[in-house]
Amino acid sequence: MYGSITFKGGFFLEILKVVDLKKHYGDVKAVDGISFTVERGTVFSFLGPNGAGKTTTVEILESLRKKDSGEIYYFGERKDVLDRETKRKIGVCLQKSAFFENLTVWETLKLFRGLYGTGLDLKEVMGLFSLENIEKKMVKTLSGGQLQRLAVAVAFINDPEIVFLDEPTTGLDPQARRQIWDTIEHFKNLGKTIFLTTHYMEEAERLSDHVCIIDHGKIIAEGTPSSLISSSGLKTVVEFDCDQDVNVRYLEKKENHYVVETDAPEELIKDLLKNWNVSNIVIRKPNLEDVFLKLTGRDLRE
Ligand SMILES: Nc1ncnc2c1ncn2[C@@H]1O[C@H](COP(=O)(O)OP(=O)(O)OP(=O)(O)O)[C@@H](O)[C@H]1O
Repeated sequence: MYGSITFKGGFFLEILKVVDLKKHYGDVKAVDGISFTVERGTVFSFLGPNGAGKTTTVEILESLRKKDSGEIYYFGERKDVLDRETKRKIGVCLQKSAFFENLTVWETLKLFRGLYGTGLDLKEVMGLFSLENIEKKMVKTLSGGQLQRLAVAVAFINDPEIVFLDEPTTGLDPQARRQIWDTIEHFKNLGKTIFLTTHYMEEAERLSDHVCIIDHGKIIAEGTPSSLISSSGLKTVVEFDCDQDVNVRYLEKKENHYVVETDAPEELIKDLLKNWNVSNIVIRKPNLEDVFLKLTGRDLRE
């Protein structure tokens, strides 16, 4: 047991605590000494570009990979490797799920629920994940969005305390993505804890209570989305297109598209219009993507 456990109504508030976790592959420091705490009833997100170390971390926490060093605590007890009892309290949706292709959606959920021997009501789960209309469809005939909804539903089927969702909406269309977001929010409102990894800034910003921005195996910033934005010092962001080499300090320039931070947007725009051939000017509030750009000089999607 560790020292600083907080109780509220008999529950551990700290569902998961990680101390100085490391995993190297040869010279690649995939996870390079990260520490964090996940609180009950929150959405905790790992936001970072491809190769940042998100999946490696999550798979260590799920006992699917071995760590090199560090400490892992679940529900206040050291659990570097998960035992059966702790596994029952955890739900997992991996980046790529493998199901039996010839089973139907209903049969698949029934199978997983049966493996646990307990869990959520199947009909309720069908409703929550909008699977009712496809319950008789075989897994091999499902679209990407339907398969992903099934994978997320399976992660919740044992009624776990904490659910790991590794990039659950990658490759989905906006409607399918929003459906998954709604379900995540539903479970959070029921007091469940969600550990989300994503490289979608909008997803992290909308869903998360706490975000860790991770890059090259290290946490480079963490906090609520709004505290990350306010502590970044970013005031206003102006985006525009211009084929010329504009003499301005930018957060990002991709082809002819500029992203610029400023605390004097009016003057900046006046200057742009007067001196440069700019178009498609957008003024907006800063977001987590801008914070990442400012911290690393790179794009989350790179
Ligand atoms: N089994 C492995 N063997 C060698 N290197 C690995 C292995 N798994 C991951 N890596 C490397 O470790 C680093 C972190 O990878 P990881 O998959 O954890 O990142 P990620 O943030 O989840 O990326 P993505 O968003 O693409 O899934 C990368 O440089 C990756 O190439």
